[in-house]
Amino acid sequence: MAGQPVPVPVKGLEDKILCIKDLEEAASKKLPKIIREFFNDGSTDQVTIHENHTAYNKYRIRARVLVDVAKADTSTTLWGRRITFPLCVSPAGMQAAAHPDGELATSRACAKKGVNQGISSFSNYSTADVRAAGLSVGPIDHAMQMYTLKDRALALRMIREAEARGCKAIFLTADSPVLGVRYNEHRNDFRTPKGLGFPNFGWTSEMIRAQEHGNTFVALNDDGHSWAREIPWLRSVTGMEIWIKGVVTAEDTLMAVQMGCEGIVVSNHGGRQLDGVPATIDALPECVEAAAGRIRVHIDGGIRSGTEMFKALALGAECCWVGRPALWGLAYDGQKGVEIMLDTFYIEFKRCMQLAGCNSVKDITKACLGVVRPDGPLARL
Ligand SMILES: Cc1cc2nc3c(=O)[nH]c(=O)nc-3n(C[C@H](O)[C@H](O)[C@H](O)COP(=O)(O)O)c2cc1C
Ligand SMILES: O=C(O)C(=O)c1ccccc1
Repeated sequence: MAGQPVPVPVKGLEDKILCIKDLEEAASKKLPKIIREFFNDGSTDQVTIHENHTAYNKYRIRARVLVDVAKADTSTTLWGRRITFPLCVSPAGMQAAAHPDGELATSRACAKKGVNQGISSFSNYSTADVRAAGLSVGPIDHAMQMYTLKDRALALRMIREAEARGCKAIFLTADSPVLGVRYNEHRNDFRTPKGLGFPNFGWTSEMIRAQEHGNTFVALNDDGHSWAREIPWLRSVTGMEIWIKGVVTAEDTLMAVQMGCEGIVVSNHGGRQLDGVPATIDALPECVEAAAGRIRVHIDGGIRSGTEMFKALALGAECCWVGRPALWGLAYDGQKGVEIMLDTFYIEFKRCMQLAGCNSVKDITKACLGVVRPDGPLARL
């Protein structure tokens, strides 16, 4: 009836989870200290993890007004399929330490909300089980994350499994010849919790717990990796797309282009690898420029709101990924918690688009942003 107010469902009120910070706090309270610090901390002085988030603050949105945004469309295309909005869940290992359903719950939540997921090679459930969990809910695409393993036969088995289960891409994580220095892992003698294995490697909980976390990684990963060794080999064994995860420079973006990769994820591993590398939002512009539209450029690290997604897209990223927010969702309430996380980002992103006067993700361009200068007017990009 005309004039009748339409009840607007206010998401999260019942849970009091109104933003990702609320989710982080609620989840962190539920996690034992050792797991919480393993998930939440960065490496050494925490400079990069801090900047990953705070660097977004220097940008302001040059909102356009009186634009008809009644039909604003948040959707985009990834691997030939429409996704609800440009946010996917990064491959983070050991998700069953957050909730017993781990990566299965994440996959179901992503499928339900219409976004994609990266499967860590250090997931606690097999690639087959993670794929099946999501597909039981709805269409979902997966990237299989891999490190540069010493054991090539093992790497090949993981690739064959990813292909057989219908993964779309290999995300080769390139920022980790060795693990970053995370003091919490040493102070807490962090070990994978009892009962959790790494099925993609065929490693049981007992095998993993026999050593410190860092040593598990050293045992499997080859620090003798290189562009010349990894990419031609991957290309020779698989038809899946090859993406490089962990790029923060124009130089390495050009290497990815020259090597014929399909995409990069501008990432610093959520500030868990080399502390002191730039925030990903600060590294993004030079990577976008170097890619020059020849390969896809995605980003992760420190993205905690729909407005930050908007800023990353305006600076040229095609899609955003989040790591810890999914872990917090899981710790808070398993699949439902990850759904709350995705809903929160979705609502914020859509509202940001509408308030900025954008009707589609293609409308989100450099012209939408300005940068704050200490003294003086907003600078255009
Ligand atoms: C607990 C944890 C485990 C992770 N494990 C992996 C992994 O196995 N492989 C990988 O490529 N990246 C891993 N990452 C990095 C994520 O893929 C992603 O780059 C990062 O979390 C993004 O930053 P954000 O957490 O600030 O969103 C991990 C991150 C966290 C927090
Ligand atoms: O801790 C990490 O960042 C990471 O990449 C990892 C590696 C091995 C197992 C679990 C996570």
